[in-house]
This record gives sequence, C-alpha cells and structure tokens, in this order.
Amino acid sequence: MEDVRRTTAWVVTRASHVKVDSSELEKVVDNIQGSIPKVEWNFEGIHYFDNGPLTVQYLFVLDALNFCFWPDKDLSYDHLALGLKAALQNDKSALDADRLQSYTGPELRELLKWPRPLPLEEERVRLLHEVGLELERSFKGEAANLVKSCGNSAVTLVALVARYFPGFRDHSLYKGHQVFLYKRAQIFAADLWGAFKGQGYGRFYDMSSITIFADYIIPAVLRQNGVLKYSSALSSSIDSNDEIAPGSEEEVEIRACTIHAVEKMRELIESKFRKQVLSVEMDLWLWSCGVQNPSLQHHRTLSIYY
Ligand SMILES: Nc1nc2c(c(CN[C@H]3C=C[C@H](O)[C@@H]3O)cn2[C@@H]2O[C@H](COP(=O)(O)O)[C@@H](O)[C@H]2O)c(=O)[nH]1
Repeated sequence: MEDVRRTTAWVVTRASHVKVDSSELEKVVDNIQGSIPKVEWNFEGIHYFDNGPLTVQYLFVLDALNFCFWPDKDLSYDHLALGLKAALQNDKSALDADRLQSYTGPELRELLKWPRPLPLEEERVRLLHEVGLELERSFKGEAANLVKSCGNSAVTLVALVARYFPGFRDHSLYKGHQVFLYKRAQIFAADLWGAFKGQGYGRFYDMSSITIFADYIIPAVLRQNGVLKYSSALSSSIDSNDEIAPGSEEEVEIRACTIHAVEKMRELIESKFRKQVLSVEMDLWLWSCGVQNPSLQHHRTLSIYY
C-alpha cells in the first residue's frame, strides 16, 4: 500500500481546503496515552460467520456493495450486513457466482428486505454482476480461491482485487496526479482478518501495510476532534449538506488527509509511546466512535468507492 501512503502524502503537501493539525493530532495521541481503545471486529454482531469459504464469499459481496448509504437517511451499513446475512441463512446459494450475475435492482432490494430503491442501485447491480462474472471466470466461482491465491499477503490481496475487479479501483486524479485510496479493497482484507481473527482465510503477515479506510465517517470524527481543519467554504458546504463532487479537489483532500493523519498518529504512537499499532485497529476505534455519534456531520459525495 505504498502507493496509497505516497500519493496521499503528496496531496497533503498541496492541499488548500483541508489541513492536518499536528498539535491537535498530538493531543489526541496524548489523551489516550498511545493506547488505542480495543474494539472487537463485528462489535455490532451483524455479520454472517461460519468459519469457512461461504464467509469469504459473504464478505467479498458485502464489500463490493459497501458504499454510499447516506442518500437514504434510514439506510446504513448495518442493513447491508444484516440483509446479506439473512439472505445466506435463508438460502446458502444466494451469493453463488451465477446468482450474483443475474440479480436485478428489485431482486437485490428484495434480498436485502429494503422497501425502496437503494442509493446508486444500478451501480450496485452492475458491481454484483462484475463480481459474479469474474469470480466464475478466474476463481472457480469462489472468493475463497481469490484469497487463497494471495499467499497470506494482504497487499497482494488488495492488488489482486483491484486487478481483477475494476469496481474496486478506488483512485482519483488530483492536480494531474493519480492518487490511490483503495477503501473497499483494503477493507475486504481487514474484514477477513477481523472475522477469522487472523487465522485461516484471515491470516496475513503484512497487516501493518494496510492503511485506514477513507470513507465518510472517519473524516467527520477527525474533524470533530480537531485533527482535520476545513476551509470556511468547505465547512459551510458540509454543514449545509451540500454535495461534494466526486473527484473534486475538496473530496480528494478530505480522503487523502484522513489517511495521512492516521498514518501520522500511528507514527507518533510508535515514536513517543513505543507501541506498535495497526491502521486497521485505529480504523475500528475511530469508525466505532463515528457511528455511535449520529449527530456528526459528514461530507456527502455520490461515489461507488465509499
Ligand atoms: N473506515 C471504515 N468505514 C466503514 C467501515 C464499515 C464497516 N466495517 C465493519 C467491519 C468491522 C466492524 O465491526 C464493522 O461492522 C463501513 N464503513 C463505511 O462507513 C460508512 C457507512 O456509515 P453509515 O451510513 O453510518 O452506515 C460507509 O462509507 C461505509 O463504507 C469500517 O470498518 N471502517
């Protein structure tokens, strides 16, 4: 994930709408004395788990659709995780590669028991088809085979996912440069690691290479605790729920500064408190704080990436 670190750091040096406040960042690290509060993966108890390949299929489909819930104020990630879980419990073949290729929008809604069109529903259906088709063509229909082929490297897994599945190629152009963020591909590796507790399909020797997942919750948490500072124009846009265009300088700066700020926090914890932390652990902590605070104002971008 060197590309993610390098290119987001480059954005930070040129950013004009978002700044990382180093002294606030240091305060946050001091407040917790360098110890990240431990949050259990699946603390909400919403994910399917059977310790086998079907769990891998579930997590891959979940992360293929893990984006853009906010346009429907009643919808959240939990509905997706729970809906896919119930669908699998009801019918073990619901997420088979051939089935994934044939879902329509109304069928997906029915599967998730969601009473109205999902945000970006056509894209969700297209991505499901893409996942089903490519799993069938290259991995004998099973996401578990994709994971087996990464040689216990999370970095290789992210690279494979991005290579085979175009919908996971989360990147942007910023001032003419390509910036890599890879939120859903990285979260897939993290979800395997969390669900299988670092064993079996979740055993990776390089989890420390994964960065935080730049979604719309983590930036809101970092803004609230003062680590991210937004320009007054951007602040008022976000506070008045204006949409921020995907690929705009503002949007790329928000996501890149989020990744960079957490990398800096991690480095500070290591240098000041001599503790090793994973970005994934930082992510779980910050994300759980964010979703438990529904009054947090987050940026709104229509995107398939997060
Ligand atoms: N950075 C980061 N972003 C995450 C997740 C997760 C869920 N991960 C599961 C894995 C283990 C835990 O136990 C979680 O259950 C979802 N998201 C993002 O949040 C947003 C949804 O927000 P709301 O509309 O309020 O539901 C949306 O962009 C979604 O993509 C995460 O872990 N990290």
